[in-house]
Amino acid sequence: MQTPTRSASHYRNASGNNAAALRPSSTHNQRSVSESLTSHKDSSKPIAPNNNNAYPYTTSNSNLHPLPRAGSRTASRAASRVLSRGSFGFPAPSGSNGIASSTPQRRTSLSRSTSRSSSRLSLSSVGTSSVSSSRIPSNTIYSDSPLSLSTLENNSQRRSSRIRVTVRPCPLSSEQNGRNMPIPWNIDCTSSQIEHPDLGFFQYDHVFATLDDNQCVFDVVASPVIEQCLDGYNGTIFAYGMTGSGKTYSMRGVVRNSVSLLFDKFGRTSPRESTAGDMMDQDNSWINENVFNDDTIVAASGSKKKINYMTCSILEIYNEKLNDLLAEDNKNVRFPNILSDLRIVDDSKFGISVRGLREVRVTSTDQLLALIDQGESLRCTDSTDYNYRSSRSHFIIMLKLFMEDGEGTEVVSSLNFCDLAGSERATSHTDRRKEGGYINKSLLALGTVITKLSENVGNSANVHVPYRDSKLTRILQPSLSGGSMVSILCTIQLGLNVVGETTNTLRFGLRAKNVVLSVRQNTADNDVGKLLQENENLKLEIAELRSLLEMSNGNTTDGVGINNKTDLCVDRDDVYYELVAENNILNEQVEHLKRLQLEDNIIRLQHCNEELGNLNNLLGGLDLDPGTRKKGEEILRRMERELRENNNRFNEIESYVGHLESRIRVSEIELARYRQLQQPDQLDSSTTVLNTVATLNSSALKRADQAKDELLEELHEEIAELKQSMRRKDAMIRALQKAGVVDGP
Ligand SMILES: Nc1ncnc2c1ncn2[C@@H]1O[C@H](COP(=O)(O)OP(=O)(O)OP(=O)(O)O)[C@@H](O)[C@H]1O
Repeated sequence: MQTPTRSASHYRNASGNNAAALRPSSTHNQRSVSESLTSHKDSSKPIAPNNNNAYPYTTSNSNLHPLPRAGSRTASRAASRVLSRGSFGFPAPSGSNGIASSTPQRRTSLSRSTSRSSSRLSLSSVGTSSVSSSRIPSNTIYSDSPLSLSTLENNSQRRSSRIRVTVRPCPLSSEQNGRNMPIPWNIDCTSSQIEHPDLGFFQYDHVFATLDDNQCVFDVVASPVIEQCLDGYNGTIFAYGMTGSGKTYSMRGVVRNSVSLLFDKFGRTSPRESTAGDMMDQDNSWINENVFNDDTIVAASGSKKKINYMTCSILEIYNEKLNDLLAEDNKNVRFPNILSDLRIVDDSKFGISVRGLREVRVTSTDQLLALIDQGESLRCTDSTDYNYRSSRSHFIIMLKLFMEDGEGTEVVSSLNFCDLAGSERATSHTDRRKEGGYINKSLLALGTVITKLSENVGNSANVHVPYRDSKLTRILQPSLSGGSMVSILCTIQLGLNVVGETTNTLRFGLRAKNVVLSVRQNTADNDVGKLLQENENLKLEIAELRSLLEMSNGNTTDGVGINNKTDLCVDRDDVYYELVAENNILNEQVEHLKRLQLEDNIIRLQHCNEELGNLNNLLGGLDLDPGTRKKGEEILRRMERELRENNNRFNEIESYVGHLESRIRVSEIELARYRQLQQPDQLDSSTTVLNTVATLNSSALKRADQAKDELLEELHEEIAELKQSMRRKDAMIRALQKAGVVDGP
C-alpha cells in the first residue's frame, strides 16, 4: 500500500523564490499569465465561446516581455497595472447592488451601499446552531476597503463583520506556458473582478494579480485580521481552492509574515520594513533576530494591549481523524500511524477544544517557526495528478495570544491559520481516491455550512447550520459562528482544463462573501466590563419579566396605557418565536442525525455484508495458499475494526441524542414558564397569537420527542443487527481457524 509521505521542508521557500519552477526558462516562454491576458485587443465586446483556443485570453507569443522576478513588488505592481488595462468596460446593469450572490455577477457598479432587513430571531441560546450574525440593522452600509475588515455595526464588545474573501490566481506553469494554454478568465485587479465569457463576472473584496507576491497577499489577507486580534478579537484565515492552486504556497507566506508581524510589532527590537524577499537567506532558511527576553513581549507605543506570551498548537485532519502534529510522541516520527486520533469537545470559553492537543508556549520567532516547520514536516503529502507534492490533510495552526490591557487584566485572542487540502476529481490511485473522498466530503460540508450561513443573513427564519457534518466544520464552528474575524483566500488555477474546479472555488468565495458575523471581542475573565455587561443583561431580563407579569395583571410600571400592550405582546411573541425556532432546530438536528445515521449505516452494513461475502468465498476454497490466507486474515481484521468503529459511533450518537434530550427538557421548562405567565391573560385577544404559538411549540416538542424515540429505536435495531452480524462473523472466524486458514486465539 502506498502511504502518503510526511517529509520536512519541501516548501522551504514559500515567499516567491520557488516560483522558479514555474518561471519559463526560454525567451519563447517568457510571458506571465497576466501579461498574456492583456493580449486581447478588443475586450469590451461580448464574447462567443469557441473551441480550439478561441477564448479571448490566450497565451499567444506576440508582445513578449521579460518576466519580472516572481515575488517582486515591481512585478506585482506591473501585473496589477497591466491587468487593469485589460479589463472590460461593460456598463453596470440597472438595479445591481454590488453584493455578491451565490451566482456569478455581471459587471456591477462598484458602489456598495446596501441595506439589509433585520432578522427577527436571535438564537443565541442554541449552542450548536446559533449564528449571532442574524441581527443586522436595516440601515447598515457595507464598507469596502480591501485593507480593513468590513464593519457594519460596532461597539466595544461586538462587531458585525463580513467574511472577507480574496482570490489569488496561480501563475501558469512553464509547461502550460509552453503549450500556449488558452486562459478563459479575465482578471481585473482594479475592480476586484474575475470574468468568464460564458459565466459572467465574479466580484470579491480583492483579486490578486498572478505575480503578486506573498508579502502583498499577507498585507491584504492577514494583516487586518492580526490588527483585530491585537485589539482583542479572534481571527481565522484560511485558504480554499482546488489541488495545486497555491494554497500551501500562499499560506506559508501568510503564516511566516504573520509571525514576523506579531513579533516585530511587539518585540523590543525596532520594527523593520520586511518583505518576502528579505525574509529568506540564501539557504532559504528563516532569518530572525527577534528573541524576547524574560518571556515578555512589550507592546509598541500606541498599542492598547501587550502580548505576554503566545501558545501554539498544530493539527491536521487526515481522513476525518485529528492528529496532533506537535504531540511529544511524534518527535522524529516519519510515519502517520503513530499520530493520535483526537476528539473535539465543547468548550465554554473557546467554543470547542481538542482534547489532549498539545499547546506549546512560545516566546520567540525562532521557536514558533521551528514548531511550524515541525508541523509541516509531519503533515501528510503525496503526489496527485495535479500536484507532485499535494497536501492530503487540512492543516491548522492555532495561536493563542495572551495579552494584557492598560489596566493589567489578561485578554486572550486566538488566531488560526488553515491550509485546507484541495478538492480534486477522482484519481486513479486507490489510496489517493480514499483520501480524496474524505477531503471532498469535508469541503462539501464546509460549502454547505457557508451556504447556510449566507442564507441566514437578513432572513427571518434562521437556518440550521450543520457544523457537525465534518471535523473540519466542527473545528471551524467557533470562528464561523461569530467567534472570529474571518478572511478567506480562494486560490484558483486559470487553465482551460480546470474551469469547473475554478468556478466551484469562485462560487464558494461568493457565498462566503455574503456571510455576516457578529464577532465578539474577548474581554478578561475578571473584567469589570464583562460583569457590568452581565448585569445589564440580567437587568433587561428582569425588566422584561416584570413587564410581562404586569401585563398579565393589566398594569404597567410606567403608567403607559393599554395601547402599549401590543408592543409587550410582540416582545412575548419574540420569546415564543425563539422557543419555536429553537425546537425546530432541535427537530432538524434529530432529523439530520437520523439521515446521517441511516445513510452511514446502510453503507457500513453493505460493506460488512460484502466482507462477509468475501469470507464465504474464502471458506469455499479451503485449500489455500499463504497469499490467500494472508488476505483472509486482513479481511477479518478489517471487519473487526469496522464493527468496533460502528459500535463507537452508535455510542457517540446515543450520547448526542441524550444531549438533545436534555436540551428539549430545558426548552420545555422555558415554555412552561411562559405559558404560566400567559395564563391570566387568556381573554385578551392579543394572546390568541401566543396560544397558537404555544400549541405550535408543544407540537414541535412532541415531534422532536417522537423523532428522537424513533431514532433510538432504530439505533437499537441496528445495534442488534450488528451484534447478529458479529456473531455470524465469529462463527466464520471459528470455521476459518478450524480449517487452518487463520491462527487460533
Ligand atoms: N502564486 C504562486 N507563485 C509561484 N508558484 C506558485 C504559486 N502558487 C503555487 N505555486 C506553485 O505551484 C505548486 C502547487 O502549489 P501548492 O502546493 O501551494 O498548491 P495547493 O493548492 O496547496 O495544492 P494541494 O491542495 O494539492 O496541496 C507548488 O510548486 C507551488 O510552489
